[in-house]
Amino acid sequence: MPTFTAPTIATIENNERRQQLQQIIDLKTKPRGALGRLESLALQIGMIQGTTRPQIYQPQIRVFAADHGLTKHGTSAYPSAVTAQMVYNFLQGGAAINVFARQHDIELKVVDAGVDADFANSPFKDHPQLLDYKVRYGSRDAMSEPAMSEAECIAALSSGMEVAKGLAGNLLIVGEMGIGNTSAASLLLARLGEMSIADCIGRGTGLDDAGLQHKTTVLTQVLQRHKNAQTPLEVLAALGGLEIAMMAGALIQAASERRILLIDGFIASSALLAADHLAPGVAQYAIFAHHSVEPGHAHLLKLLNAEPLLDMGMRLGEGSGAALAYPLLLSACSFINEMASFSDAGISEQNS
Ligand SMILES: O=C(O)c1ccc[n+]([C@@H]2O[C@H](COP(=O)([O-])O)[C@@H](O)[C@H]2O)c1
Ligand SMILES: Cc1cc2nc[nH]c2cc1C
Repeated sequence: MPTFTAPTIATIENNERRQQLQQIIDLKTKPRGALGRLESLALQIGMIQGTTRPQIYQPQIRVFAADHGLTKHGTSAYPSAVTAQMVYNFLQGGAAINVFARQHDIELKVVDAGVDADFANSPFKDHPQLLDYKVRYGSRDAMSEPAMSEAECIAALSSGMEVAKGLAGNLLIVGEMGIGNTSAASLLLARLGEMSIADCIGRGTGLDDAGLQHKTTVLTQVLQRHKNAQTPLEVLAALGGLEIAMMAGALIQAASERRILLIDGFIASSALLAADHLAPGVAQYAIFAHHSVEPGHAHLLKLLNAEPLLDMGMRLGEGSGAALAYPLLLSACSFINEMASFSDAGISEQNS
């Protein structure tokens, strides 16, 4: 039986440091709490990094791409071929994530986790931004068998860990591209979160009402087909996807190295959920960038007790929402390191 042994994840909790950070924040020259969400953000970054002087440097984005066997049942508004086409777009610098990564100077690489296309025989085969970790040409059809065998799932998790191992910088964004992957994310949420599939499902790239109804029927059958998948590894293998498993591995590795995990939308959050089940404690390192329009995301955020930074009405994936939220993390570090305290500035503190 193949097994996956996750590394131990250190706790970020330390009462003394939490109090020190809170006091530094409270003594800055502003009414107490007046920087709102930026204050709890600075505190969390300080706790993750184990310091009262948090800093972010050399942020990295890895976009994991793969196809999904289940799409043959009509679960997406777009054809699977778009996954490979978008990989070419990433490599030519034309996708939303390329634009935002350039804007914020975030290094971007694309990981072939299992796209149904042969990049090795394409003009992009030696592209410096393309990392080849293809496990297979798309996941299996989860209607009739597990989306991945356990060995394939472990291979994807291990490759994800390798991608994130010893990365430059101290912040990781995992993005994804995979036609059909909202289905995998919904299935993972339904099983790991013990929720009704109807609450986990949405239109993804833009299904109409009939499409949404059909997707609900298909996913209900898939859950029934894999009712015996219960351990985190069994669930991820049966219901997940190659890019989601690889993202989970990358998140586990980055958390074990105490990096900030800046989490994008619904699919990235489902990878985090799987990662936290496989390696308890990973979620402590997560900062949730935005609230995706995909309806399951609200439930997933609640399950993870997460308060995302932005609500932009987005549902793109690629890591795009995380790239947009990134400068807020820089501002959180800047204020805690650079703002004057009341005593520095000779300003009177609050009376009581
Ligand atoms: O991240 C999100 O919140 C999100 C929500 C809806 C769709 N997506 C993107 O759309 C694709 C999946 O949608 P679908 O309809 O093909 O399952 C995939 O490439 C994702 O990056 C992403
Ligand atoms: C065009 C397109 C771009 C995407 N980027 C992430 N998911 C996507 C899905 C589609 C369809």
